Amino acid sequence: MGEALLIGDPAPWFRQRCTTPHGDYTFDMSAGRYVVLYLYASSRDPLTVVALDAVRARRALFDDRQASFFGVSADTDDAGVLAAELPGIRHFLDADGAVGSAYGGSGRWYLLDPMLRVRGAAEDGPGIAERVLDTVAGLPRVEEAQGPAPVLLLDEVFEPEFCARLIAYLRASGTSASGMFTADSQGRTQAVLDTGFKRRRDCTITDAALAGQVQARLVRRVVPQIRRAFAFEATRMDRLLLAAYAAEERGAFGAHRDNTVPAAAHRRFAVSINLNEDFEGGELIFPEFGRTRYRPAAGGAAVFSCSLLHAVLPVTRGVRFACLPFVFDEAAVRQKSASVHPPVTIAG
Ligand SMILES: O=C(O)CCC(=O)C(=O)O
Ligand SMILES: [Fe+2]
Repeated sequence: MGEALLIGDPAPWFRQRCTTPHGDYTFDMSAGRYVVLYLYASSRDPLTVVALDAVRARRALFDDRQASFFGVSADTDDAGVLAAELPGIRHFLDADGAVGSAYGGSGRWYLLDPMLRVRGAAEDGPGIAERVLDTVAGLPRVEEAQGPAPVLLLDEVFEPEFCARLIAYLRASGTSASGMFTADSQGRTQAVLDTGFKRRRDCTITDAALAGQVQARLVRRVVPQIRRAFAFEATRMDRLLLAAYAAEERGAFGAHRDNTVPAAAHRRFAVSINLNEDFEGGELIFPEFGRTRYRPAAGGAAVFSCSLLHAVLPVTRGVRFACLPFVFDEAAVRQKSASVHPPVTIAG
């Protein structure tokens, strides 16, 4: 059994069976809100029966925006008994003990902050559930939490005429609905369409001359600033993509990380370059660091680590056009598995 976590420690990430419609849950997706994790031996233990009733009695605390509750059951018999109560209340079925051993065993409560760091920890006992719930009720709103996110903002990466050319290229080439990478049950990467999560139309830049012009601007204007801000030498890029988020479909992209499936694990920094300004909504947010909205001016970039949770808010007027490459380095190339976008050398 691993040791209990202390305040300030990062909570371990895992994927485990869960009472979700999907049947499992990738825990790092719960970031961006407060999380209560309650590890128990069995949902039928008298103390746990009382604790879970107390959670249900105050279920309004757990709306999946401000906070979520996750039980972790060590009892294999709980599989048929427990159900998710959405939003906000879920249970992991920890038959193999993977979660328990990472968190120091059953009979323990943790309160995690939106970065999934331990903010509070307690051994289970009479009255502890109420104490945890009172603490959750008194937490600051996630909107006020933390920040600023470690995002590098650069204006003037693309000139206005170049932005216009890219938008014209997208319009002339046409777009297709943008899918997402997920992992199947064997951990293989697959692309799926899920309009509840991502509503965007994409166009890959296949014109070699135009691709070269995008690259040249990244080399001159983005690579040196990544070196300065993040001490990282970007030598490669992939996904020369132009994207359109349209108000007519409430174009948006739910909270995700960019490097969590094998085909994308080599990606190090996302470069999000806005091509226009005549739209509303469509801002980037980084939920682990509060809800500050990031919106580069036309031609400006937001550069951020592919490990950060981020989302694009719905576009409510007009269309947001963006150019969305990823950059990485030679070490990442060596780790690279089958990416759908061949890498391009951008420096050296
Ligand atoms: O639209 C953006 O700025 C970000 C897009 C994004 O997160 C992605 O394509 O992975
Ligand atoms: Fe992303």
